[in-house]
Amino acid sequence: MTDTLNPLESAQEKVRIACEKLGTDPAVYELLKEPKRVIEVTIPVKMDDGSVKTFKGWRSVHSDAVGPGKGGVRFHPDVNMDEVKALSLWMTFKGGALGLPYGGGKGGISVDPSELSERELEQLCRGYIRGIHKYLGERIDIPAPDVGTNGQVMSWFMDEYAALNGGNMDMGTFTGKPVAFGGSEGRNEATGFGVAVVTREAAKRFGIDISTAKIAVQGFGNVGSFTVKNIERQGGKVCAIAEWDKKEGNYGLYNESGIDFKELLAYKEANKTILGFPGATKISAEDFWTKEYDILIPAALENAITGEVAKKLNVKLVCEAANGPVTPEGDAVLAERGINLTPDILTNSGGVVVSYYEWVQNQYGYYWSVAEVEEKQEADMMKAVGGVFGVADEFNVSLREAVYMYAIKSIDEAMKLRGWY
Ligand SMILES: NC(=O)C1=CN([C@@H]2O[C@H](COP(=O)(O)OP(=O)(O)OC[C@H]3O[C@@H](n4cnc5c(N)ncnc54)[C@H](O)[C@@H]3O)[C@@H](O)[C@H]2O)C=CC1
Ligand SMILES: O=C(O)CCC(=O)C(=O)O
Repeated sequence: MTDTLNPLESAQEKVRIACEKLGTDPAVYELLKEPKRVIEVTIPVKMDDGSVKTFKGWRSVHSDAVGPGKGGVRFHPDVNMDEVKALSLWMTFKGGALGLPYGGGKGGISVDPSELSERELEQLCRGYIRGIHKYLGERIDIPAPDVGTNGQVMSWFMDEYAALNGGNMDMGTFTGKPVAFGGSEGRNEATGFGVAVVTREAAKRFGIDISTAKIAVQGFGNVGSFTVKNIERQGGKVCAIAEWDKKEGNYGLYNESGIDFKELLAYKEANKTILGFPGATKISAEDFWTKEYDILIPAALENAITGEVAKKLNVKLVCEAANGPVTPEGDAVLAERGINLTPDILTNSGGVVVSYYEWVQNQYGYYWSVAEVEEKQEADMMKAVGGVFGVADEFNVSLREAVYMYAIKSIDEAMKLRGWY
């Protein structure tokens, strides 16, 4: 069995199946199978050694049927146009599932940010915005962080955007900014917070007791680390974490009685890696995938769980915190083996939910406390979880199929109202 590793093909297939199950007008799939626009830019950067290097970047708006494009920007050496298109398609459906007033967008630059100096990285960020700024705006397309980007990157984006637009400080043009520069309390942790909410609800649905469950997380970046923190906050424990290191490759950490989040974070901050953490035993990547857990949470990149990996998993539930971590073949094997799954566009929607709150707060100029943000986020996500579980029960479909079916209704309605078909 060969895995479908092109994320665009895999994303399109999910939309096609949802349209088929719902019996939508053929125009709906036709309008949603490809992004509305994709911009490609070549960004020149004067490097610290005096040479000039160019980098390829993209920004895709998949749909603006419901509202402006919305979604993160990824800095990673493997970023390519098809990946950016797929990620923007997933954003359309994530926004739809959560009832947000947005379409889907995503951007990326093919670069390893760890190989650039801070000055080079800033120049790259400013060059990217110079290339795409005419297509950005609070009501046009709103970037945010994703893999390899953070609040500092959003701050450079915002500063360059303002400089190019006569000092325009429409702060809602970018979300995921630091709190000191128009960000929202709770945004940095929001995706992991939401993953923990969905994991808890799925555990209830599938009869797993979260307080005694053995949980494993792949990736200890923004999403993975705050997932571990929030699972601990709700009384659960993570006993295995997988990471990747340039020299070491893939590896895992394991501690049967639970890996302490605070200690691990402090170790990472001091050492810039979790490799060598004394509170757990180092295990191989193979051992990470084959050990017995109740819940497995992939929170790194696409295509982590292929058909082959899915065959050797020893778990009851997979909660997709990353975008597209399970290939269609992986999905089929999980289903055959009776392993339940919560889909990415529901599980990791907490980031864009709190990005929405940031955008709202920016326009009001009135800011909420972290407790208010978490309360609203939990309520909004619980509504989506209830809606998706309801569709799954009503149509007797998987949660993956259910989330696309649930999301597509409002997008379809908006496209029809706008006279697109
Ligand atoms: N940052 C956000 O708000 C959101 C992110 N996501 C998705 O979550 C995933 C992770 O994103 P972030 O945490 O923001 O990125 P990040 O760059 O902060 O962290 C990614 C982590 O995964 C690790 N990693 C990479 N390859 C790995 C492998 N093969 N095995 C184990 N670890 C590996 C990296 O070393 C890094 O620590 C991505 O799929 C992203 O699109 C989804 C929703 C929102
Ligand atoms: O916060 C956002 O706007 C989007 C985050 C993101 O890129 C994602 O959910 O995949």
